[in-house]
Amino acid sequence: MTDSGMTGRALQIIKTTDDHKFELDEDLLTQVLMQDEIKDRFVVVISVAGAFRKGKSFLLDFFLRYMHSRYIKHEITDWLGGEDEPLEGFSWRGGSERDTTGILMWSEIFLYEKNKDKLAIILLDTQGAFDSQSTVRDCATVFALSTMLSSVQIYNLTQNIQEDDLQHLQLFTDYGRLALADTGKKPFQRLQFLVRDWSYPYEAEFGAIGGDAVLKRRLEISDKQHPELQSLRKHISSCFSEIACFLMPHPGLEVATNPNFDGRVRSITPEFKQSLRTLVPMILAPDNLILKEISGQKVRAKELVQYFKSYITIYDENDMPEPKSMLAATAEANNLTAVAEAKSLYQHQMDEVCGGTRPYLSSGHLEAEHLRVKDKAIFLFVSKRKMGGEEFSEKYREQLEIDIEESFGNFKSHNENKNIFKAARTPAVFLVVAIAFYILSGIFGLVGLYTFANFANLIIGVSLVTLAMWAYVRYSGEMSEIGVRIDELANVMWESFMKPIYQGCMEKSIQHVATVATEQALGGGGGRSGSASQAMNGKIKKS
Ligand SMILES: Nc1nc2c(ncn2[C@@H]2O[C@H](COP(=O)(O)OP(=O)(O)OP(=O)(O)O)[C@@H](O)[C@H]2O)c(=O)[nH]1
Ligand SMILES: [Mg+2]
Repeated sequence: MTDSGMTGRALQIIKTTDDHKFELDEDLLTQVLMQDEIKDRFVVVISVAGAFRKGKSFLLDFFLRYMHSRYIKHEITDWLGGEDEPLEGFSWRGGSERDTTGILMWSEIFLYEKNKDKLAIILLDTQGAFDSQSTVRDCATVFALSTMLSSVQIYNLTQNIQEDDLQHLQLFTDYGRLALADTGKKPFQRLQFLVRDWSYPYEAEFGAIGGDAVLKRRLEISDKQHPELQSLRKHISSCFSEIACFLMPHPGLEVATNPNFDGRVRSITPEFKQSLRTLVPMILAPDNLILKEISGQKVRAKELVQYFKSYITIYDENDMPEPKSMLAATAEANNLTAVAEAKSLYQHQMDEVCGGTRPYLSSGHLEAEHLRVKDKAIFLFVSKRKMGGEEFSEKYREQLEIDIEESFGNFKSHNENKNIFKAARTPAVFLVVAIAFYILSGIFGLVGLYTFANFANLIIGVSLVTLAMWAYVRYSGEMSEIGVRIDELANVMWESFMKPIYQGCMEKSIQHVATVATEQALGGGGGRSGSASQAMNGKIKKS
């Protein structure tokens, strides 16, 4: 039995919590990577990622068999294992429900010395993407984390490399790239596409050569392609320093459909076994090991602990954008365009009503225009075709209303500024002061109170100088700070002296007009008290 010496186990170093967060088990990770004979070694990290239920963990268990034979027993003639030996290691199983969650690390770290570099080889198994319990963000995070932390990321696919596989790869790697500082270099190392159950060996043979032919066709960029397809391809190529592809045959119906299949090699088709014999050493043989590098620097095991910690905190922070499903992203884009169009309609039509070149409007009139144009804008938003449905666009509609009200606020204050009487308040206040004191000065002069008269003259002078200063500021646009102070002073004088006096006078005169009007209405006869009592009783008494 090849794996009788298998002593390791899968360690869940990254856990998912119920509220879709990721937690790093730092103690576990430190226990493994900080061991004396490991911590100073450079690491090689092999990870397998992709959609759920596609045989990732199953494949990794063959990786483990090879690792044991090659790096522990140093005997690789029969690494694939006995015919009837059950496949063990990372947990794998049949069925349609997801199995692996979070990110798992094999507890045994395999050691090797290559060109005087002491190496530690680490295997990672990851949670499958697109199961029904994970959000897009969960899938993107697992994929991004494992890509950032590995030197070889195996992207496990079935049957073919489809455009949506590439789109997801783009989304996930971009989510990874976001978390990294931009060094101008390609952020990730080797990407190994692995196509399982490839059924067209007559088009492209199984293995690396056929794989690279298919990959080349899929990643080809031509001028005839739509820019969207071109940019996707450029993005993928710009993220990985090396990209390869391997086509695997189907492992046989026993593997795919028998619920009691325990992984024994006997039940696996010869082609699949043959492909394993090529694939596994292609990735794990000493000559093919790729050291993990971050920004061009080889990474030691003890540093990897630190990288795990800092990457997971980045994804925990709230300033990371939320990767969205295609529908949600499209619907959001649709709604945002509709909001922008509606806002610009409002802005444009209000500009016509009360823009910079238009005269002052009464506030009632302005309000009416605002309501009319706002209705139009909201109608435009509602009638635009948008993906995502009513409920989804409701919050954008609310935001639109808030934005419109805000820009109405601007229009209103702009309009107020155009009110000539408001603008004329400052000169009016100082003129009134000057005139009032001119009269006072005359009166004081007449009665011989010359000290008071001179004082009044002084105030006239100050008022006129202030007025001239204000006019200069307004005209030249310079020393606006002084202009603001003068306006403030005028406002204070208006609010605390003139307005109360003015309002007092207005009230008096209104009262006067009112009493005169009542008296006239009652015919004026019989004296004031008499007519009042008559009015109160509601009938006319005979006197
Ligand atoms: N068709 C097919 N089935 C396979 C292949 N390899 C493994 N399987 C079967 O696929 C099923 C799932 O295997 P796992 O290794 O648990 O799959 P997984 O991708 O790790 O699944 P999750 O952990 O849920 O993401 C098992 O029944 C395997 O026997 C393959 O190459 N082709
Ligand atoms: Mg699994």
